[in-house]
Amino acid sequence: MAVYTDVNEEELSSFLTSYPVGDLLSYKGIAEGTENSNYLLHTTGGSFILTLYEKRVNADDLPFFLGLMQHLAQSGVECPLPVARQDGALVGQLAGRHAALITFLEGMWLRKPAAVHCRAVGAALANLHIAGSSFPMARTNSMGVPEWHRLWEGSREEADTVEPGLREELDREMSIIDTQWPGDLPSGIVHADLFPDNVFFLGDQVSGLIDFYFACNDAFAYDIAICLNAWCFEKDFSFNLTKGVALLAGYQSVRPLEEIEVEALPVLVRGAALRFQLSRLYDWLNIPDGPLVKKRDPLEYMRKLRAHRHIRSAKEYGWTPVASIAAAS
Ligand SMILES: Nc1ncnc2c1ncn2[C@@H]1O[C@H](COP(=O)(O)OP(=O)(O)O)[C@@H](O)[C@H]1O
Ligand SMILES: N[C@@H](CCOP(=O)(O)O)C(=O)O
Repeated sequence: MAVYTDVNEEELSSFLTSYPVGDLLSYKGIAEGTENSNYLLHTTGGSFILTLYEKRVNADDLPFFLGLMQHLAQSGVECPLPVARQDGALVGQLAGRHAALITFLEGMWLRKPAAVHCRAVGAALANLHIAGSSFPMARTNSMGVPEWHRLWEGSREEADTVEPGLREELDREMSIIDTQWPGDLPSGIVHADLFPDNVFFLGDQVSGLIDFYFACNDAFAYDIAICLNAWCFEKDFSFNLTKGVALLAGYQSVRPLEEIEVEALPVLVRGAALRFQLSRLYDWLNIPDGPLVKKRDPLEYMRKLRAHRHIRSAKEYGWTPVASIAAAS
């Protein structure tokens, strides 16, 4: 999705008078995205993205998200810069929503990323983790394990309408995660949603990362686990080891993994698949359809989750010690 909230030209033009961006020339809703309402704006001052924050974004978190983008951009991570209003504020009000303007990023996201892109995204993720270490604010992961339980409670009764047997299967997954989820891993700022649609490329180079609205403090290796799920599966739900090798080598070219992270990787990858399975299933069952609302496949991550059940070690995801990567190159 998404455009959940309509904005008319008059209220938008009036909203823009608080920003140093000139006059509105044109605007249109962006159907891509999931969480918020997004518009592409052209003004006499340039091109911008307008985001209206919807229900899953807590207004109290906006200083964290927008401050993080500013911090990362200033630390050399390519990402949009929030535009400050004339009074210095980064957040305004529009159509009954909190709203922000961010700079438009050139590039496009890849529908079919290859190993070379997986390597680039691995390195970009590690750079983000390192740049985030000097960000002074912190945020608990609102999509962490406790939230998985709430999403499951809100979907469980109807799960079998999506696929017979899903309820029992996900009950089992939830209890496995409850008993095996690791604590005390190296942690810091993570993106927590670095899917292909949140990474722009120009040629084979990453031109920017977007959509920091799940960013939080969590285990770095969990962020890698999200990327292994989102970047390294083929359409037939087979895990592409070449892409896994490339993503992990790209990451380790910037930040080598510690042994404790390597050991935890299989359960983290399985948990990451469960997290997206649960949020998609919840949305499928609970969010009304609309012309600019595109719900995501509620079973794609179930298929990935099933593939993870057969994997026992990080090596099966493509991890190799840094010394052997160096020797091979
Ligand atoms: N800074 C940006 N520059 C260019 N396009 C952007 C930018 N931010 C968002 N977009 C566009 O808007 C879409 C939705 O943005 P996203 O942040 O992923 O929304 P959501 O938070 O609702 O998932 C993206 O897929 C992209 O097409
Ligand atoms: N990436 C998540 C949903 C969040 O969508 P995004 O547009 O904010 O990346 C998923 O695929 O389920």
